[in-house]
Amino acid sequence: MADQFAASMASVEPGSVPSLRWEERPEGPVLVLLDQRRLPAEEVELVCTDVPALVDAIRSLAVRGAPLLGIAGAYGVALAAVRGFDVAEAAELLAHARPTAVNLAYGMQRARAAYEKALNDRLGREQAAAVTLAEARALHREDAEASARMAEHGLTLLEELVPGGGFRVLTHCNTGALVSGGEGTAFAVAGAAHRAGQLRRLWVDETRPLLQGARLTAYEAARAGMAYTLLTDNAAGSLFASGEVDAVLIGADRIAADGSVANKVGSYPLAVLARYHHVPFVVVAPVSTVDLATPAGSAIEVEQRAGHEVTEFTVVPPGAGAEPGTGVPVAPLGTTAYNPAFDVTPPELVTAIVTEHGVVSPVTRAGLAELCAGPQQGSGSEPG
Ligand SMILES: CSC[C@H]1O[C@H](OP(=O)(O)O)[C@H](O)[C@@H]1O
Repeated sequence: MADQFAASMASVEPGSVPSLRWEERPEGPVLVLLDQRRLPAEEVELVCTDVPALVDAIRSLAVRGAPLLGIAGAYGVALAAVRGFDVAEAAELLAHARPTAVNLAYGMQRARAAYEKALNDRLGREQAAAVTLAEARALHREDAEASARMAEHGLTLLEELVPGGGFRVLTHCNTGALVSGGEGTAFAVAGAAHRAGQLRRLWVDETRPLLQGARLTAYEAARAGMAYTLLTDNAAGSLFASGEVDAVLIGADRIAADGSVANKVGSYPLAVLARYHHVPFVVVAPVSTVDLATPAGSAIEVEQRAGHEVTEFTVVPPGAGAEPGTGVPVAPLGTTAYNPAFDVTPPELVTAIVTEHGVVSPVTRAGLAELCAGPQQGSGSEPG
């Protein structure tokens, strides 16, 4: 068992997911998370030895972003299996940590199914745990491969949509390596354009209230050497009106079967602005974010978060998403706040959805289902 477990540990280089890694320690395996609430001021690591600690990290957005939540969900089940915790209980805790990003439930369920199949195949619990960890690692690698494919397909699409290159791209929230096994989703497309000398400007929405854009996308764009400019969410309208945006690139947390896209709040207004100003609005997400079991956008559960994230500034340490009262009040005490974490963009406002299997445009129910079934012919994607 030990050598099999060690072998499963060796399959992915440590640190290949900068924001999350599995680590073997004398006291047993742990999940090491880069605390995204503390970025960009501090690179602080959180060590999770059990699933409740991981659930707390997910709920407080110490670890966040749809694809990474899927990876975390899978490793969380593996952590429970290897440490001998109740796997079914751990899976349920993870499934209910955050409701909107389908990837979390997908990753958790994939690992849980691997564990339960191993037990049904009469493997011992230790061997079943090793199989579960191997499944989490496989999901982790697949996400990295998907990220590379999305970057390729997304860059090709941009070249078609914006002839002449020199793209001025507006993005919202954070969709880079911090949320992925690879370079991310929408940000990975911007990175590919940058490396090809085609990214003239990356416009970065600050993304209130937790400022994923100002804190995390700016952090990643700076590290990549991109020409980027931060703007308040409210300034996006005048930027479109000035003709300074060639395309919008955003991620997704759940894509319903009709092509409706749930993404960070503020995405829907960008889609309306893009339509009004005849600018392509492109969603970049792995097929693991498409949820064909959710028929339409109206059926997507949108996470409602605590009002103090709006009424207090909490982005300085102890970090975004901190407990109520630990931030700097900006509204009178007792102020109630409307704080949906996401909004839903209808398919008719989406120019294209880019996945590792290829691109669907226009976005239709049939086109999306076909894309989920496997790589488009000539899309260059490996079998998913
Ligand atoms: C490409 S997944 C990143 C996705 O997740 C973000 O939400 P959160 O920061 O609350 O996890 C946002 O919707 C991004 O588009």
